[in-house]
Amino acid sequence: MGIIERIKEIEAEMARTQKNKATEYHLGQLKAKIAKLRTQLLEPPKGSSGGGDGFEVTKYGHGRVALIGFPSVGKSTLLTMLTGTHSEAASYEFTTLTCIPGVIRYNDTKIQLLDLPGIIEGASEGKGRGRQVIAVAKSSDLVLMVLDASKSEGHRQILTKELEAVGLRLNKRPPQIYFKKKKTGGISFNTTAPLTRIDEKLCYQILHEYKIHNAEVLFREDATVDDFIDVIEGNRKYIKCVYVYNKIDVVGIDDVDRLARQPNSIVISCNLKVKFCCCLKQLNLDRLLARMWEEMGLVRVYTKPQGQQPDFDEPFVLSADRGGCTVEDFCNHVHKTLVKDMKYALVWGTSARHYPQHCGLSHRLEDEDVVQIVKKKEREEGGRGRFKTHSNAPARIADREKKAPLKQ
Ligand SMILES: Nc1nc2c(ncn2[C@@H]2O[C@H](COP(=O)(O)OP(=O)(O)OP(=O)(O)O)[C@@H](O)[C@H]2O)c(=O)[nH]1
Ligand SMILES: [K+]
Ligand SMILES: [Mg+2]
Repeated sequence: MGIIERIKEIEAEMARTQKNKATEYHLGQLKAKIAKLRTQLLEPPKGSSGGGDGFEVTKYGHGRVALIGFPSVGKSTLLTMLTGTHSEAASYEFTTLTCIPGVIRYNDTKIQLLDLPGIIEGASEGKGRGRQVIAVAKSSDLVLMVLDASKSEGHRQILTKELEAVGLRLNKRPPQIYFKKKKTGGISFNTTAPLTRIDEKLCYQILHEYKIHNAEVLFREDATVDDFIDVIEGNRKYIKCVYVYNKIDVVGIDDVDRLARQPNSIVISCNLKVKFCCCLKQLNLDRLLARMWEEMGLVRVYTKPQGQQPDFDEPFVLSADRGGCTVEDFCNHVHKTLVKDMKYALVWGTSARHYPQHCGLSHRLEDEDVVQIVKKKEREEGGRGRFKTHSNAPARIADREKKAPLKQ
């Protein structure tokens, strides 16, 4: 029997089993069995190098966003509109057969947007090109799940399940469980929060299923069986996802209103144009861009050479998910020896309590901060007090100050 058939069999057994206190342990064990099989399914077939037939596209820019969805929901139309890169769009399903990259330039940053073939139910088990498509989603910083507003609302659930089946966790944070395998010493089990959804015995059973007999386990929150399995498997990827309901031009206003209120959702139309200032724009694409940028959590940092105005032309772009946002991360971005040479950093912007703030390597920078690195041999900038943003610095810095007043 193949792996997929075995998963199906266990799923059927779980569906047959009534959920109650007596079956809790058995169900937990079955969940662990499925998780193990799914991990096996993800391993490259023996004898292959592990890649080759995927949609490998070189990473570019400050972040990567993947368009995931059923066929013909408008992914390619959206890519063409947002990036200007043409991706064939047509009314028949599976128009797109490979990965098409485009670039969005937004707020002085470059974001790689990837158009992908449509996926269907069963994608995680290899239907269509589902596995390759999901692998690309896994490599991205944000997933835009494109949905057809006129189609079944169940699509959102089906696709989320497909992505979860291969270890993607959308809009979740990693469970607060410390887990470390040991060579000897048995299982040490501790909690710092009351557990209502899993107990010590069930944890032991799951560890037994994984043939783990020595480990340290510490629950820091009221986690579930699935959370515990995720932590043992250790290969989960936690990614943000925005659900994009396209084609709202073909549904009624009540439906639009309902969809727009779903969590993490935005409604758009690539066909319908609305008047925006003096020109016509596709409905809500500007909001989609703003939302996408916000979700990516990019942090633009402008450098200021000593005694000169900051360089507002090209920011260094940091991200909490990719490498971090501290002064140290910033230094590593600029030059590999800078951390060693730095005496302290002068910081202007929303992360600074006063202007300029003297900061060390661990200071967390925020979007649009201005930073001057003072090296060990250099003298400090003359004159303290506020950094003069009214002279020839861009108006948006002043604007930003108005919106986010300085922390006292
Ligand atoms: N009414 C309406 N039609 C749209 C909208 N956006 C795209 N379409 C149409 O939907 C059809 C499918 O668009 P595509 O961009 O090819 O969809 P896709 O998701 O890339 O499809 P596959 O590559 O086959 O998975 C085309 O006929 C588009 O013109 C929209 O906002 N409203
Ligand atoms: K299509
Ligand atoms: Mg397409």
